[in-house]
Amino acid sequence: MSISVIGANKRYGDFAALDDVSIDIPEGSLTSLLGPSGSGKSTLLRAIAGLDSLDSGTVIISGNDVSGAAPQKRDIGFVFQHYAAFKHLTVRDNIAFGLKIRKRPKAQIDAKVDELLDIVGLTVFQRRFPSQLSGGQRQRMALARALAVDPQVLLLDEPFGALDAKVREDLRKWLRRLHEDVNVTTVLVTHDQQEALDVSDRIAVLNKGRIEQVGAPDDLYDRPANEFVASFLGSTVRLNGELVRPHDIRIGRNPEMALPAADASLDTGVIKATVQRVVHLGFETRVELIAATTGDEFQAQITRGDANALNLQAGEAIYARATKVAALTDS
Ligand SMILES: Nc1ncnc2c1ncn2[C@@H]1O[C@H](COP(=O)(O)OP(=O)(O)OP(=O)(O)O)[C@@H](O)[C@H]1O
Repeated sequence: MSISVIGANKRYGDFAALDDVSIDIPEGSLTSLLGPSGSGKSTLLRAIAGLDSLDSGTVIISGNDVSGAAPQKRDIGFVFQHYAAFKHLTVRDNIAFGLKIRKRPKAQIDAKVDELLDIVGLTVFQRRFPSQLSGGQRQRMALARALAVDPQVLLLDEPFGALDAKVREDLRKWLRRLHEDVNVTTVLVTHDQQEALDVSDRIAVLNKGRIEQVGAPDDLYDRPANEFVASFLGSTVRLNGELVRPHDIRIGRNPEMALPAADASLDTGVIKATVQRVVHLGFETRVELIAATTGDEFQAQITRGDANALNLQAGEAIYARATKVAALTDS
């Protein structure tokens, strides 16, 4: 079911947590609300859920104006970062909870819970209590519990926020597959650009209570509306005054470094720079540099293979050139 928020405003005293926010979230999409801490992501999600009221504005779910409706009337599933499971109930009973209070027939509840246990991969743990699960397993249980009542909309507020990087990455992939299987309109709040790029069909970038840009991940990455979006979705550096992604910088020991054929027409100029530090990050290597004429610090991201071939040393003088600049679509 689609969601539309129109002209949402929410103030806390003098502070505008949401400043005239409008967004359309298409049916069946997985849309991320991405932005720095305090940008209003949770406030927007909670307004969609009905957990917080708006000062003004409209929330429409599936064509119905639900602006004044209580959360339980909005047909949503909600998962928070710190999910409050019922500690005294087993995994199975936690997932069944919403169905039991809705007094569904036992056979129907059993069948639904079996299906969800399978989807979230917790069948073998169904008799355990929440305290006997890992953090990642507990969040999967939370998602199963939210999905049990077949919500029209699934709202996730940093659901993997408290987990370590590897588990987060696994759960992201898992969420993506889950979304393909279940296909419920999902809104995910995250401050992690990698997470948003990885799982979403669409990303809305928030900043200071406003939406800066909404679009497909590739659109936002390749055609950012402004410098904020460009920098928030991956790092950027300034080279000869242009905004450039570190992986679009070529470096070499001579100024005639060949440009790839596709970029032959692009001439952003070659600059001389000094290697400050070479940091190996697995597949990629970050080369920290200082521009010779301006003293500006910037960095290039190259493959480990290229880094090994170049064998750069700190203090060495090299040449750098941008092969692509970030085109800001609003300017
Ligand atoms: N109940 C409240 N009273 C006063 N200020 C609030 C309240 N709730 C939120 N705010 C403020 O509104 C702003 C937006 O908060 P919100 O939780 O939506 O941000 P966020 O983007 O989700 O950030 P985070 O990633 O840190 O959770 C913040 O500056 C916050 O301090």
